[in-house]
Amino acid sequence: MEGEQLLCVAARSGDLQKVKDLIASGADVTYFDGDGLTPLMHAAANGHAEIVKTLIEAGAPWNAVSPSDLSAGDLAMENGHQDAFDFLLNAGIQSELVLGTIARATSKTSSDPTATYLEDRVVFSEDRVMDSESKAVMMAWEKPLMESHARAICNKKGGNVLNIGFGMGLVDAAIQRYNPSMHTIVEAHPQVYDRMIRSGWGEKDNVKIIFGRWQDVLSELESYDGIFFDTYGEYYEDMREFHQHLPRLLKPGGVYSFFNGLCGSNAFFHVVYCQLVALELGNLGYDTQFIPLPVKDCLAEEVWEGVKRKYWQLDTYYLPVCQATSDSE
Ligand SMILES: C[S@@+](CC[C@H](N)C(=O)[O-])C[C@H]1O[C@@H](n2cnc3c(N)ncnc32)[C@H](O)[C@@H]1O
Repeated sequence: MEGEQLLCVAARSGDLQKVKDLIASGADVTYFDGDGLTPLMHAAANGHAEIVKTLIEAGAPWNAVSPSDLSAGDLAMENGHQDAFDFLLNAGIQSELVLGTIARATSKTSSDPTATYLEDRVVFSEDRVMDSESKAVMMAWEKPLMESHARAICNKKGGNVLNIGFGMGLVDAAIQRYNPSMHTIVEAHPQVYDRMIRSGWGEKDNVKIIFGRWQDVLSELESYDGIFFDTYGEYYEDMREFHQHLPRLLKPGGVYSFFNGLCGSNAFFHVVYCQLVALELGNLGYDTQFIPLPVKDCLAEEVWEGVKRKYWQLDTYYLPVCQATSDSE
């Protein structure tokens, strides 16, 4: 047997000393065995937390996935191995924090990732808005989620509310039901904007529409009692950048929420990103609570017919509710 195969066997059986010896003699910790599993996945699936730690420290990738798209963290989670799970979660968060910092320091973040999408045609139908590559910009199955987001940011009373990204207008229709004193909507896609105007959104007394990318219209924004953020074609880094403006945009006592589609096709990566965003919002002075909402029933297989990428595959949606830490003191 090769060193790497022996490493998988030792990781599976929990032989820490053997794992250390094999690593010392040069066994490759990034190896995938015949079943498409890494030594780290074997250790995690069997709850050998010390071996998980040793392999991670030796450079095993925390985010490698098996042929059924499961990472070591998913396997630890599925099998109820809390220590291994905690270690992998921490490794994932640290790694993404470091990678983000390096990317920002070397300006490797995309400066205008929405450019292509915003210049492309979108197609509207009753239950979706699609981009030119048949990827869904917005889908009607999210309606109950959008209603919950509206409830969270309107906090029973309307107030002065900001929504970034109109899409199908689901969250905006729900916000309107709270009768906000003012409801500002920022939308950057010319066709989506055109559709908003044609469907009468520009004529509502309490609605102010700002056409443009949120990045370009920041100076037109005030401070709000409730803010919702849900764009398309942008990255985590863009939302992170938006968060840097929250201290100016969110009034004391205000509530911020965002569409939490972060890594929506893998349960463990989703947990990593929920924790990461909560940590980064925490550094800005915001507490984040995640409200679990079951979504399995909204997501029959037919929902995705004709959609290129299933952007959500988990059974539970975690709706973020963020408030200034000082509000709860
Ligand atoms: C997922 S949809 C929003 C769906 C909306 N929450 C709803 O309830 O229907 C995202 C929207 O954000 C818009 N968008 C994308 N990038 C933007 C940006 N930088 N600034 C403002 N709007 C943007 C898209 O054109 C699209 O209409």
